[in-house]
Amino acid sequence: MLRNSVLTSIHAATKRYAASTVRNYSRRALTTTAAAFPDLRMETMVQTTTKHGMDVIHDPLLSKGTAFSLSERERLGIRGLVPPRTQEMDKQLQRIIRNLRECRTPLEKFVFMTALQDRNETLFYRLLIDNLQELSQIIYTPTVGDACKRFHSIYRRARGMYFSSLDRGQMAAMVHNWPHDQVDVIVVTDGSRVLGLGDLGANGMQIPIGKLSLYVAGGGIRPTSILPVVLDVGTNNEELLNDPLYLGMGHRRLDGEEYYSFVDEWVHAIQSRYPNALIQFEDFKYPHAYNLLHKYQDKICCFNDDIQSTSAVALAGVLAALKARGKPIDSLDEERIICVGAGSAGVGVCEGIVDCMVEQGKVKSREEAYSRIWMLDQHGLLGNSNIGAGDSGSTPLGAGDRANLDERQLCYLKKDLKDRLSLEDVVKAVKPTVILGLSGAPGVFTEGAIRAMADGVEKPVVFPLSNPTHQSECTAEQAFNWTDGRAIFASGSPFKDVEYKGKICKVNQINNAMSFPGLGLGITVSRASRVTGKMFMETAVTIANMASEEQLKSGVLFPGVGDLREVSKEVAIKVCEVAYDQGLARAQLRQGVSLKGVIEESMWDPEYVPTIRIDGHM
Ligand SMILES: NC(=O)c1ccc[n+]([C@@H]2O[C@H](COP(=O)([O-])OP(=O)(O)OC[C@H]3O[C@@H](n4cnc5c(N)ncnc54)[C@H](O)[C@@H]3O)[C@@H](O)[C@H]2O)c1
Ligand SMILES: O=C(O)C[C@H](O)C(=O)O
Ligand SMILES: [Mg+2]
Repeated sequence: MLRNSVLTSIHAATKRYAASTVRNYSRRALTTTAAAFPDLRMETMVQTTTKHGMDVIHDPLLSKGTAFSLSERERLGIRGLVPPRTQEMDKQLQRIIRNLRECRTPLEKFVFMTALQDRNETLFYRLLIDNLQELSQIIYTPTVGDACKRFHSIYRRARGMYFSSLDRGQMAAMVHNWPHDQVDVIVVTDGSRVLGLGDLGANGMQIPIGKLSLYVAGGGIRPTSILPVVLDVGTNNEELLNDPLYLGMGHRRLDGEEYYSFVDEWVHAIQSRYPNALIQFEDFKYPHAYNLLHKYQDKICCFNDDIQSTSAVALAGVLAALKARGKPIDSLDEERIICVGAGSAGVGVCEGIVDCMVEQGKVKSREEAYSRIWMLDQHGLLGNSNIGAGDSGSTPLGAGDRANLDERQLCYLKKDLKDRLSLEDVVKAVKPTVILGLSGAPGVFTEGAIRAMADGVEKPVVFPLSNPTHQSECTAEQAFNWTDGRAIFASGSPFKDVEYKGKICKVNQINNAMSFPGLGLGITVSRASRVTGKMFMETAVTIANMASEEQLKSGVLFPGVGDLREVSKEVAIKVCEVAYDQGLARAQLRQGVSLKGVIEESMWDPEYVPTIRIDGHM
């Protein structure tokens, strides 16, 4: 049976069908459609629907607002239901941009963009793609953080799916409520650690929505093929629990066996309907994030964005910084790296760096690679509790706290330095060349620490990667002021370039958004059955090699979010290559067809195409 709305090209769809790279269209329906409308040429893109009248206008995947042609209005039964003048997309964009400019705050812009997405997705994505640098900051980080905090106040219209503690035993049936048969990418969160904002419960829904909007805008995934999900297992956020307008479950979080069996029911339910979809775990608190990844990564096509994509982009940043310093990319083992934050992202990023050092072959063992990285958590350095316990300047070890460290963190423990040493003391002791912030703790890169670092290295690599902007470990201005303008700087959220003593100091953005849309595209095109570490390693190297010599010299490490479509294309090609090399790809490539060509052809581009009404019984 044909789905309610299908966006395809009569000609291209049959071609793609043969290559079995993409979608599952009904040949019979397409043939019938072509025969019924002889005025449409075989290569014309068409959009088909069984809907009629107001139902067409109110479906954001079908609606063109004022852009329906007269003949479409006739055949879709909407004549008289929209203003008489047909206005094409360029005029619509003019109107939208004018109205957007009138929004006073980023949150108002967010609400405006959401309303547009809810009315007309084609127009929403055209606007977003044409203004990615500016508008990604609204629908994604950092404004999305504010939108999450206020989700229950600004809520207008349903998007995505919620599975709550009320739904245990029902999830396998519920997954059939989603209106689309083809889903390529699912982003799921339990809202337990939203950016650096902590537990926001079901308010976290804006995160999967924002991430998936970038999958479409940056990775060319179709808007019909994405599914944002919240697993509402409760919240421990007292403010939300006490707020009568909060929309999630009003109990504290499930934990332990109850939590894992809840997630397991969801994974089985979603797999029963969408066995080929890529699942991205997002913003799960440590150690759930790691436990879920390890439980499912060898069984289904999934990954954890905060652990693995972050690792790819942070590694890309460090490798590009080596090049910017005139060093070879395979000299990573010569760096001394401090990582502030020992959670999902910190551990994930450091594991990626260790993997890379091992792969480059300059260290004899993983242990040697661990010795190049000093890790701090909220108590300070992961060090030796037997050195100077109880000395002034460091809090005596409470065995309880450190007893919580697990094997992923313990491998970074330094035997020769006192446990819980402050950042500044660690900097003075180890003279780092790179400092990474993945703590969610604003301002922890103190002036003393960064100045001490800058005393020991000509070009200190300073990457405060926590989001959103106000959770950043330091600002761009601070980093450049405290390093006499010498820092190689990247942050998780966008900052403006800084003028320091007449020189423009470049700000880079290291955000996992540079990785996941391309990964999703590569996985979708190759129909890979698993996501592997090699895919992230290759992503890192690909991104690290994108900047020109000239750009590196000026402090630019790689392209920005504005170039996300280009970056995603390159990442997708690499991911596909790895999928085929590792025998994980299930889509058969036709002989003589280039991966680049297949990927480019697969990327959805928002444009209006003629809409045809078809008989629902076809
Ligand atoms: N730029 C990116 O692409 C990106 C990707 C993922 C996560 N992040 C950011 O990283 C941060 C952490 O994410 P996570 O998933 O690892 O969270 P998490 O809760 O798993 O871990 C946070 C870690 O930070 C430590 N910490 C807290 N306060 C600290 C302090 N004052 N000093 C030192 N360490 C401190 C905690 O002990 C913990 O180890 C978030 O702010 C998130 O936005 C950024
Ligand atoms: O969402 C982002 O901007 C990046 C990352 O996934 C985060 O959790 O901070
Ligand atoms: Mg995240």
